[in-house]
Amino acid sequence: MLHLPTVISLSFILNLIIGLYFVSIYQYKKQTSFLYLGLACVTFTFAILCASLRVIIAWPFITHYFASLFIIACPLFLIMGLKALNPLNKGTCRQVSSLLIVAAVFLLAVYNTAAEQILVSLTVAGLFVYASYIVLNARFIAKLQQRMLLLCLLLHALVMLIQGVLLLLPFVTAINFNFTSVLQFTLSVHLMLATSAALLLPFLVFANTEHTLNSLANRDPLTQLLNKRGLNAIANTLFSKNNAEHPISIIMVDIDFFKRVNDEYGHDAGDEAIKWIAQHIAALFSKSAVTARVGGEEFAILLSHCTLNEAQSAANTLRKNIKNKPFSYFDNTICLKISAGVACSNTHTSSFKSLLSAADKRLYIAKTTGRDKVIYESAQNPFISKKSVCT
Ligand SMILES: Nc1nc2c(ncn2[C@@H]2O[C@H](COP(=O)(O)OP(=O)(O)OP(=O)(O)O)[C@@H](O)[C@H]2O)c(=O)[nH]1
Repeated sequence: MLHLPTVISLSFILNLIIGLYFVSIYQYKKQTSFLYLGLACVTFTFAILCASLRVIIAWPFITHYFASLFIIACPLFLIMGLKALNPLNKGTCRQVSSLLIVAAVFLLAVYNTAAEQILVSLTVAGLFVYASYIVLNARFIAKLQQRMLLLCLLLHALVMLIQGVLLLLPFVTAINFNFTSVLQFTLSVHLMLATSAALLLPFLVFANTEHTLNSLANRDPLTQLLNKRGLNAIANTLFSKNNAEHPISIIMVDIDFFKRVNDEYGHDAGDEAIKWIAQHIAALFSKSAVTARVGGEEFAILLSHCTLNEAQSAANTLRKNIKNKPFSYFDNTICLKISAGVACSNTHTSSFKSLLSAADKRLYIAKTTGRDKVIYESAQNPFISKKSVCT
């Protein structure tokens, strides 16, 4: 049998530490999810404290009424904290405070009666089912911890439901059985599950925060394509895993005479034109291609398992798509054109850096020999052979 005082003490200490930890992070991050998750843990310690005082004082208003209120407040704050992790969720604060007020009134009505504990157990069971639903639908990046938290919450709901049913049984049936030891066991399990959930929360929250920061650092905010940093990270991993048998190609794209777009139609029109080109790139290349905006009006498309011929053909399709479909900006029709340089990995270009440099050189040739073309072969002479120019 579990030693209840030990379980109570451990639960109290761990929830208090985690709760204060979250609240202290809120102090400098000002992110409400941290405050609510902290409050969830701290209210649980208040519940433990109030309920434990039953052995030394006979003030049911504190040891029962407040203990019950804190037990209900804990999953409510947890729900608020989980919801606040998604910035699109709004309005939970008012809903939760209304629910707390309703709970406070109801608890007062059943204050110090057997119905109080039954009501608390069933309400908490329902709240944990709802919290599980939020965790299930949240896009946590730490999948293992997400599943563990889900398991904790569902088990918790089940334990509270069993506790509520056991407390209800003597009133609705003729069963005359002493459930004290079973109830003590459910209490221990309740405390351990609440503590396990509290221990999992920091892992989940920080894995998500780190993932968000990483994607912010690796994405271009205007086009949502990768930026140079993001491209380098993925490309270097791709090259380190790739064996020489599989060709990797890169297409470097630059918008022709883009300065004129800015000068004639304004910087906002320029921004929209960059987004429009990025949409063409995203639409033409499958999800397996790595697409990035690597400079002001320069893009890179990295294609694994793609030969030089396949890459130049794709680059040429992109060039024609952009050229043949003018870009509309309010009442203006702007004809955009691109130049591209294509390179493919081989025995001479086995690193991403050298591949990039080869494609860059070809892009330069495209720019200096008339623009609106795709160059995919290097030439000693900048006035390259016709064969390698696709117009
Ligand atoms: N609107 C907008 N303009 C940008 C952005 N980044 C770079 N530019 C502009 O892109 C233009 C690039 O000009 P250039 O490098 O001279 O090249 P270009 O006019 O496209 O000529 P070629 O590349 O030689 O065909 C500059 O005017 C930059 O101000 C951006 O994010 N938004």
